[in-house]
Amino acid sequence: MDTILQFKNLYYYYQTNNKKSTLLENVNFTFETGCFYSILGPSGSGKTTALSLASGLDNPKEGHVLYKGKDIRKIGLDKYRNKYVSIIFQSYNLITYMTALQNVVTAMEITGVNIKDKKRRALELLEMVGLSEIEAKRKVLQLSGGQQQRVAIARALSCDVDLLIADEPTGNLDEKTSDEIIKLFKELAHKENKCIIVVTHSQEVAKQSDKVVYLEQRNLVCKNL
Ligand SMILES: Nc1ncnc2c1ncn2[C@@H]1O[C@H](COP(=O)(O)OP(=O)(O)OP(=O)(O)O)[C@@H](O)[C@H]1O
Repeated sequence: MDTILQFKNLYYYYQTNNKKSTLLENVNFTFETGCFYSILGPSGSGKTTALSLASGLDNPKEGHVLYKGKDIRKIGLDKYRNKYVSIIFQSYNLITYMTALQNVVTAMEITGVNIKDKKRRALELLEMVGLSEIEAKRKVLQLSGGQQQRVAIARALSCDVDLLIADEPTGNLDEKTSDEIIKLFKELAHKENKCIIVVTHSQEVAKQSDKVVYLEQRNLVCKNL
């Protein structure tokens, strides 16, 4: 296992009506490849905020986020998001008037993936997450919630990055579909050596992960369930 992402002396706070609220306080945490992490913690404790910092969507107030030892601000947040990290949102953020296939191909075009036959690769990825070619050619809105989440995962994988970050990826899914998605995350970590970081409220998801991380007292702490 190699270190892929590090939080170094990380602080995040915000100010409302002259009152300072601190969500993350001097957090030091290392994420490794080949490992599937779940992050748990009370509502409002700052889990999504921590993911936003890890994925370069926001900046820490103090401290650093390092990707393979390099501060992501030095890499450039746009470049980091484009080339090194994939984010899966609970609300999928798919382009609904396009087919599943078009969504994945479009993502590959935007991120400049160096593959000639993008359509073929997209179909392979969609098949890998359990969508047939017929389903892949359906408009996103004609797919179920679970199928849309699979499209979002295939799209995240199409960029072929080592770091996958997901915010409540199974929040809208039934138990069976959720299990299948989690199984897929485990395979990606263990067989393809990716680092998967998932924020969840689900104990079931946490049980399946390699490392359970709690956000408590403004810090990240590894714990057994
Ligand atoms: N820049 C900011 N300005 C104002 N409020 C903020 C800011 N950043 C975070 N917050 C607030 O801090 C709290 C923590 O947010 P966050 O979404 O990270 O928590 P969470 O642990 O993911 O919660 P949940 O489990 O409910 O999704 C929220 O109430 C949010 O509105």
